[in-house]
Amino acid sequence: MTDAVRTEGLLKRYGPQIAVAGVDLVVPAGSFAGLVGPNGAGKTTTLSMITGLLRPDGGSAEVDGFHVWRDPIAVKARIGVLPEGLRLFERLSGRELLIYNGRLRGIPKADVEERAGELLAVMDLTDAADKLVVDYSTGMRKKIGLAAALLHNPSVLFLDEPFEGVDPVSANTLTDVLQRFTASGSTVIFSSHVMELVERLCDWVSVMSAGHIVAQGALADVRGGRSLNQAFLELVGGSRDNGEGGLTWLGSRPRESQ
Ligand SMILES: Nc1ncnc2c1ncn2[C@@H]1O[C@H](COP(=O)(O)OP(=O)(O)OP(=O)(O)O)[C@@H](O)[C@H]1O
Repeated sequence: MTDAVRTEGLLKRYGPQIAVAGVDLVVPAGSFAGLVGPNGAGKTTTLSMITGLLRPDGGSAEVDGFHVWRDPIAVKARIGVLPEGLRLFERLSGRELLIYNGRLRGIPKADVEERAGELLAVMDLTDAADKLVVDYSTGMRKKIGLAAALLHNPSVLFLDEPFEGVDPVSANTLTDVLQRFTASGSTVIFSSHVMELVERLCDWVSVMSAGHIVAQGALADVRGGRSLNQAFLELVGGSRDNGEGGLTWLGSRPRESQ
């Protein structure tokens, strides 16, 4: 079976800094995959290059066997994206936003309306469907963003920190929808810092550190008998100097004068 995502030597520089240093990311089709790594590891930059939002300085990326930069239309037809800091059309209502997105994707109006209604119901947004997006909360924005990314039934869904700022009830809703999506053979790739969540949801994990993939494979192989959190800390060097020698001033108070 074709991999859902395959990159070879993917590279991005920002001036003298190498943000992504030749990444070979592989995600088998049908996976619920987690992309994890410390702040600044290069996760967002990698996802942006794979989804055609940022041009790489080197290497290649394929989605469902289609080259992202040579065949962008085939790739864009197959992917759904919930990017970091998603910008939405704020002056549309949630329902209008979904219908507009669906029409842009070329889905017939009656089908878009039906799908939009179902997605709003599943995301628990029916009561807010006619409210302007500008008035949505952080969690509601994530949910309407995910609904927009699912509307055209993509085969691969990319989510950058989908659970950040989302309350546990909404996180549960998002999780249910994503599990239904992968159960039907589609692929989800999401970046996260929350190891417990990745461990609970994912069957495939790629670990990035300082622009490199430092481990990748089935969850059980990457964990290697440890918790994912422990494996992560060992892989990215979390036990290195934690600055215990500094910060002597922190928490110290001058003695009260006698
Ligand atoms: N537009 C930019 N200009 C300059 N440097 C950038 C730019 N975008 C990202 N970087 C740098 O590239 C590196 C990788 O950033 P990236 O956002 O991909 O990391 P990340 O793994 O997604 O981090 P986080 O978990 O904090 O979101 C960082 O050092 C960051 O400072």
